[in-house]
Amino acid sequence: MNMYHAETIDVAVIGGGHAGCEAALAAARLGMRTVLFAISLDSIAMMPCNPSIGGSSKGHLVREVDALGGEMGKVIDKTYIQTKMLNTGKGPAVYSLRAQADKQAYQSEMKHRLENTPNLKIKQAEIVDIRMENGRVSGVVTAAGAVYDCKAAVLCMGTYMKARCLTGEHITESGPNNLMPAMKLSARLREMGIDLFRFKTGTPARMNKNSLDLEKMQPQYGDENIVPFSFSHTAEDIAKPQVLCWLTYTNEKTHQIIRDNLDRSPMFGGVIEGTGPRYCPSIEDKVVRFADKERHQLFVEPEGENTEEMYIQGMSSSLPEDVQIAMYRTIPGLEHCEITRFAYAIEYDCIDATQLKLSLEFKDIPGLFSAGQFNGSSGYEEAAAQGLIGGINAAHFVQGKEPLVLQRSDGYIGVLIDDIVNKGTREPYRMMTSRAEFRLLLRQDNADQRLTPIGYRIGLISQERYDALLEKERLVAAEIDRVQHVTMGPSAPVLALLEKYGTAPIKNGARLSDLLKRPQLSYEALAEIDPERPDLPQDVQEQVNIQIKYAGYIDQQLKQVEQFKKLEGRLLPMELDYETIQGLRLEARQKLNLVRPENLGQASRITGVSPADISVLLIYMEQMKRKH
Ligand SMILES: Cc1cc2nc3c(=O)[nH]c(=O)nc-3n(C[C@H](O)[C@H](O)[C@H](O)COP(=O)(O)OP(=O)(O)OC[C@H]3O[C@@H](n4cnc5c(N)ncnc54)[C@H](O)[C@@H]3O)c2cc1C
Ligand SMILES: NC(=O)c1ccc[n+]([C@@H]2O[C@H](COP(=O)([O-])OP(=O)(O)OC[C@H]3O[C@@H](n4cnc5c(N)ncnc54)[C@H](O)[C@@H]3O)[C@@H](O)[C@H]2O)c1
Repeated sequence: MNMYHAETIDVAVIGGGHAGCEAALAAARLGMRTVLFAISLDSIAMMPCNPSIGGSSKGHLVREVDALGGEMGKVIDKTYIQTKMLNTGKGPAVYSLRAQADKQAYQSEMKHRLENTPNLKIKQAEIVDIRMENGRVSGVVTAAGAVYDCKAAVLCMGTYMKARCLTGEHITESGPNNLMPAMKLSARLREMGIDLFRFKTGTPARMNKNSLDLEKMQPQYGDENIVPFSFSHTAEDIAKPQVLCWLTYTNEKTHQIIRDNLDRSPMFGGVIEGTGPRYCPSIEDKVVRFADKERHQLFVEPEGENTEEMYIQGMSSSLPEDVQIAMYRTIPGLEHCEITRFAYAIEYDCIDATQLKLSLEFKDIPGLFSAGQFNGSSGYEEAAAQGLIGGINAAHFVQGKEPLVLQRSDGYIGVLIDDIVNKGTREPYRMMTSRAEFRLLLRQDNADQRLTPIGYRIGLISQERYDALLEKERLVAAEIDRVQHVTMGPSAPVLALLEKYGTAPIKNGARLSDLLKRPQLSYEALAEIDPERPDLPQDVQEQVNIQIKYAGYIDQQLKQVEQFKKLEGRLLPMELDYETIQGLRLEARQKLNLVRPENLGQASRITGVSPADISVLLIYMEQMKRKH
């Protein structure tokens, strides 16, 4: 192969999926000469599965990406076709925003933004080699022989590495959506000492809407009160008419067809080697694992405004085409469905993220970063979150700056990276609110207050946006102060309001803030007895309500965070050999040497390291401090 020198750049981003897009934008915006490579530019920001962004806990990730200066939230605000706040029957910690996307519009909007970003170029090319010089990354090479010298690279290859797609007995070497896979880079990564293994995932069929009987399904409406993903948008900025989704169910006939054909499913016939996601199982998995369930719900969702293709959420499969036709046609509304794209499973090479530091840099390969589904995660939002951090830290590496590491108490992004780096994952990792121990603080509504100051400090948030946040915080503080100082007497309108909301009358005066804490009342409900109330934006009112109502829980959790930070502040030297520390159990020594945690908090979360081992480490560190 003839090689030629194409260009000298700072950061190479390999992959144009949700991780690659955020990584490339962040690096370029931080002043790095950046090139994003994708085997096909048509894969940029592609959603190979669900045409939606957000959802439970994933909505938190999108808002955090936005708060730090990422792009996903802005792009979905522009291209959504239905939006909904999920879980509003529960507490605000688990409210999660979810938006149906116009898939193609999302891709072209993101691609257009990449094209117009200074310092950033996008190139259609397969990367087959990573060059090293003096023990650090020095370049990347395309299949056609173009050499790009670079100082750092971010791996964002998603599900394309040695990818195989399976529909029953029909198996093709292909990336998602019949795009070309990356067949060469895996071998080079192994040569560099990187361990790879196989994961799998799947997607349901798409069908032509004209062949569906929508009358037989229940319509699902979007919210009237729209909440944007991006903190830089207001509801008015993004308001538009919304499309309908539809709800239907599988039944015993569907399940019987699946059971009768399990031996033809590669997932069950042993043809697939990879491990699949436990939390988004295929329909075969659901029918086997939840055998007593009589039906499973399916959302029928449009793929966009300019297409009749519909996505059948909840019914991913790797069964053969003839079985798919029979099984989908048992479902009310789908009896005459015309499948445009059959369901398939895909398996691919990925890494165990314990090979990475919390900055997402490989522990033993300076300048090489890794983000997205290639790190063993699943989900567009998980990918975007890691991409953003990988891109920021690749830029910081080139600039000789400290890496940005978010802690578990800073956000779901911190939880996600800490989980995969410390514990690794034996199945595609999916974010869930239950994984965040400080979730009362890490709400989707306050992601800007938690992370925008960090985005501003590192240079991804403009002065204007930062000033707007400071103004919002000032208004919230002033209003909380006012509400705490307004006293209500037992006047007729006050008593009438309390009765209307089914809460006990007051005998003497009560502070407005105390009334607000009652479960039946809210800041909004108290408006009619609060004539002095200033006219405040919706997001300010929401903060006043939450911060007063849940003040007790929030204070308690802040104390837990203080404790947590003490352990996180105790740094462990990377070169420490745990074999030499007396008193550590064998398993702890092995795991600590493998993970090489950066601090005591991180050490305490490694599976196989017990509280007793942490005490041993604490004593050891005290002894070391006294010696020096
Ligand atoms: C069939 C299927 C079903 C899925 N189901 C869902 C779902 O329902 N919801 C969900 O959130 N997630 C789902 N996922 C996962 C989701 O697609 C990923 O989590 C997300 O897209 C990962 O983003 P990424 O940026 O890490 O990688 P990807 O989106 O996979 O992007 C990888 C990029 O890397 C490029 N690339 C790869 N190798 C090279 C190379 N050597 N040189 C140059 N470029 C290269 C590709 O061209 C592509 O641009 C599914 C994935 C698939 C394939
Ligand atoms: N391996 C993978 O990479 C892979 C594969 C499949 C799914 N996933 C992940 O799973 C997620 C999808 O999984 P999910 O099935 O839990 O769905 P989801 O998170 O999008 O939705 C969960 C809940 O949201 C509500 N909902 C969903 N769609 C709705 C609609 N159209 N209208 C009204 N309410 C709706 C319902 O209550 C539903 O049960 C994706 O976001 C993705 O991250 C990953």
